[in-house]
Amino acid sequence: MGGVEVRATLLQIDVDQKESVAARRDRVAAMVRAQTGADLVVLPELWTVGAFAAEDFAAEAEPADDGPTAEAMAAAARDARVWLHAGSVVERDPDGELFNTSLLFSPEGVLAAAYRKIHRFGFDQGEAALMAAGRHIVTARLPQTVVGLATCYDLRFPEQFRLLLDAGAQTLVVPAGWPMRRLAHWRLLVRARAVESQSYVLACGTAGTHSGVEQAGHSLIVDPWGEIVAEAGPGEQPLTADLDPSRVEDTRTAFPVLRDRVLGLPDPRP
Ligand SMILES: O=C(O)CCC(=O)C(=O)O
Repeated sequence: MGGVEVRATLLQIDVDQKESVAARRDRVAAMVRAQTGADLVVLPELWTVGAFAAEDFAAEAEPADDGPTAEAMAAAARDARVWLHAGSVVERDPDGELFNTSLLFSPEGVLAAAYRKIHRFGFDQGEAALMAAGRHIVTARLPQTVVGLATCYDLRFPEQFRLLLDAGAQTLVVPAGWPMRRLAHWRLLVRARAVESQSYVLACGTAGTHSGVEQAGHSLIVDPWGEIVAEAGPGEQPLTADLDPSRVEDTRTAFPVLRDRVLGLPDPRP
């Protein structure tokens, strides 16, 4: 028998530098407000400034809890009465350090969780040069499911997802700004994280081209068996699916690979 469903809507936003950050923030807030009836709304990584617009990170950096994006998203979540994973912002902390920080708001507009991206992309350039690394695994309990937070490049590091699993995650929420050039990796890695974690994965990317990097779009909702429930095209669009949280435990019980994990593998040294 199915559990209480979660209506999830991913908003795949077109990030175009011809539109100002303030205008995009207003436009996205209106889109979130229109999502009444959803349980959980998800936005992409750095949809305000653009994940590859490193030259603008410092100018657009803001506090995670009461910056312009946090305030606009808290109000939009409250007005729509939805849980809102507001994607990520360039956070400037009180010491002046920058982080790529994802924000989760409750339907009351309260900041319920903040996750600082652990694996920074850029191989010593861009984000990897300008931002500090997060150090904490973050999960949050929603009424119907426990969400585990990760961001874009984190998808390439399965050890982080094992830690999320051990922290109780059942639905993995991954905002991204993934390039079109590596679309095949995106589709493969999102499904791999779902299969190995036996969890739902909600992976929300951006559309359009910014800073010369064409974005993949193709946001994905994948079930705990690794099947694609819904997939976006390359352009701006919402992507909605109804998740059945009981499928997570059902999958883990029916095909109990997680029970067979060997924790503390033998020491390989002779
Ligand atoms: O790993 C990749 O190919 C893309 C990662 C990325 O674009 C990011 O983390 O912002």
